[in-house]
Amino acid sequence: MKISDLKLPEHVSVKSFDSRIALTNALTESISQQLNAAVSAKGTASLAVSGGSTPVPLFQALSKQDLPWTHIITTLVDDRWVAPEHKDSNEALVRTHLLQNKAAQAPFIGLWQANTPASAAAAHVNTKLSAIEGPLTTVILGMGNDGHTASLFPCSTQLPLAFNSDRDCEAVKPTTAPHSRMTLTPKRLFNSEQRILHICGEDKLDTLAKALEIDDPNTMPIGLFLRQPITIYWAP
Ligand SMILES: O=C(O)[C@H](O)[C@@H](O)[C@H](O)[C@H](O)COP(=O)(O)O
Repeated sequence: MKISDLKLPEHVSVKSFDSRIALTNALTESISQQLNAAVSAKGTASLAVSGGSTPVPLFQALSKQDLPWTHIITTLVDDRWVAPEHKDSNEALVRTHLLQNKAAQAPFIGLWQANTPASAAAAHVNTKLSAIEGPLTTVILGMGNDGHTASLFPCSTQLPLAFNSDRDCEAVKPTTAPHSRMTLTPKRLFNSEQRILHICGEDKLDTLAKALEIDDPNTMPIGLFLRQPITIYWAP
């Protein structure tokens, strides 16, 4: 499958690259411009990032950008319910690769809280997230090959709750992936200026093709995000 074979709606833009390095450079440039413009216009910007393996080179490149980081609130689109010392923690990933170098000064809102199950912590994490007023400047989504994005997993019984939630985040428990999670809700993710789907590898094209064909977000949650404007950044 080639990316040009995907039958994408007009509101979905595609930026396809020959290499992951070229993708990282272009995406770093685009996000930097967006964040700079938001800080110039409003005095503040926000960046919500995914975990997983794909964004690590992007985080490293972004961290070296000369941006007004003290005015750029960073957060996660989801985290696994483990302490930041745990190898599976997305907060740890962000602290290790993004909140370094010039970005070390960026304020960060984590989604994890100690000594509480995720379900009991959701209200408190919602309150923390309310520090980000108005639309998120930039949201970077990833995608798993079961069609999940953020921690909106098709297998989780909390998916309808998260889909219909008026809150910024909800606790979910996937059955096909480890750990309870805290995920931003579609309501919060759609309240954003720039949404990016950052994916690499041929297998992710097959997943996208399936999501477009099925067109049922309950089966392939990424499908929900293909119904609104989004830019796909892809490299082999
Ligand atoms: O916490 C997470 O796991 C993510 O935020 C998740 O939604 C991720 O983006 C996809 O699973 C893709 O992961 P890869 O980049 O590792 O393929």
